[in-house]
Amino acid sequence: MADPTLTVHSLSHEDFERYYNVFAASFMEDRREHFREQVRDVFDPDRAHGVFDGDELIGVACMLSPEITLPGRIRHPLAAVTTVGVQPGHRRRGVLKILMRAQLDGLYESGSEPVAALYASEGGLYGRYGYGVGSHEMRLSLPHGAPFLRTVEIDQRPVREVERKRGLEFMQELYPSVAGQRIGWLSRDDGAWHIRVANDQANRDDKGALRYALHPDGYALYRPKTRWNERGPAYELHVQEVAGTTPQAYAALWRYLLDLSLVSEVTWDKAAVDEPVTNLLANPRLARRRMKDGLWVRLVDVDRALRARRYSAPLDTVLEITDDFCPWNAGRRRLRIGLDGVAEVSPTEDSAELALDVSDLAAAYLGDTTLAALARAGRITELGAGSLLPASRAFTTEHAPHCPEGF
Ligand SMILES: CC(=O)SCCNC(=O)CCNC(=O)[C@H](O)C(C)(C)COP(=O)(O)OP(=O)(O)OC[C@H]1O[C@@H](n2cnc3c(N)ncnc32)[C@H](O)[C@@H]1OP(=O)(O)O
Repeated sequence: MADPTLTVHSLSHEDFERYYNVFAASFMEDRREHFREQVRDVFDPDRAHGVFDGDELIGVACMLSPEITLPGRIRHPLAAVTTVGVQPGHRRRGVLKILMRAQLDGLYESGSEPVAALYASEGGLYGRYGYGVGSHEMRLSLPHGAPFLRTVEIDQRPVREVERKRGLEFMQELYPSVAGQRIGWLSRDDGAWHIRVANDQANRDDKGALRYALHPDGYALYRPKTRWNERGPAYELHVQEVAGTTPQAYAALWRYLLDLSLVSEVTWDKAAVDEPVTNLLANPRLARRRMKDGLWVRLVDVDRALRARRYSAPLDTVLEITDDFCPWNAGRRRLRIGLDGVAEVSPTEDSAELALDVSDLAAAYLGDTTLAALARAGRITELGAGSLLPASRAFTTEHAPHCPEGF
């Protein structure tokens, strides 16, 4: 039962300070005053909800409005859920649930984005609202000088370090063509870029300022961390993003990072799980990898979401979908995919071939976890003999989904 003393409604520009203060209090965050301005830049009151106990604002959540690249290289609007927080002292009263209810009902009823995504502060929070792990990411560490295979082609045009203004301009120009080809990458407006290249001390622990290494067909964004030991320099390079429009430019940028003097280790905390550099190495064991969940995805409107992406193989099947939190999605759907990879989705009374939860569809939606893997875990039931593998194949994608930034 919802607490009757609590109300929820969307916010106004005047609420920003209160909104930010609740968010900051919920993360016990008091160092990052500059962050207030960054959040203000992207704050959209129409997309922000507040939960009130009387007049007191005690819980907040907001949604950003980027585009995401879906399988088939489709750019599509995304409800990017962010700054979710509940004032300490008001926890476990159902405030998060009220916020999730308001967001998902609102998106569905207004017919806006059929897909939502977020980064979860804790992994046990969002499954109950029908979110599934839509992408994974990898902490990838490579030692200085790690050699490439002899066959690797490197674009020999030089990589140059430039100052921030030029680096940012270059990235902003190149980024859309890269992001449009990478499943899970988001569009960035000025506010998003501002956050991406924020350089304040609190944001970077004890690492140095962001550095911009440009190649004519790509860029690397990274921070050095100076470190010395009894053998000499042992700097760490912390990569924030590497992008190339050709494999040869991408290889050139990684070669540059791996060969920088003073450096002992190059680490990217949010690399793709199939980051191509791992396939360039002469000794693949040199790549140290640690996986974690990345984007959590919610199919707000299953029918529209399933139609939005493209698929890898034709299919004609019937799904029995459960969705406890958004009952409008529950029921039986025929999913018909043509040779062009385009899906038709319609309600049906025909017998179901696969039974699955909306969070399972979310896990497969960007091509991260296969339906077959979920079935092996017992999360999907094959009701029609032989129906699992064709469906699983249709959902697979050209590469693993990846989102290089947090929000
Ligand atoms: C997208 C993002 O921004 S992620 C950031 C989320 N924010 C934070 O982590 C900031 C610090 N934490 C908080 O502000 C709060 O503890 C929140 C937002 C995580 C939870 O808010 P609450 O209002 O206490 O949650 P609420 O009472 O609605 O609980 C909802 C459910 O989640 C469960 N839950 C709450 N906190 C947690 C947790 N930390 N881990 C696992 N389950 C949790 C509750 O038991 C409840 O489960 P039920 O529905 O099965 O009974």
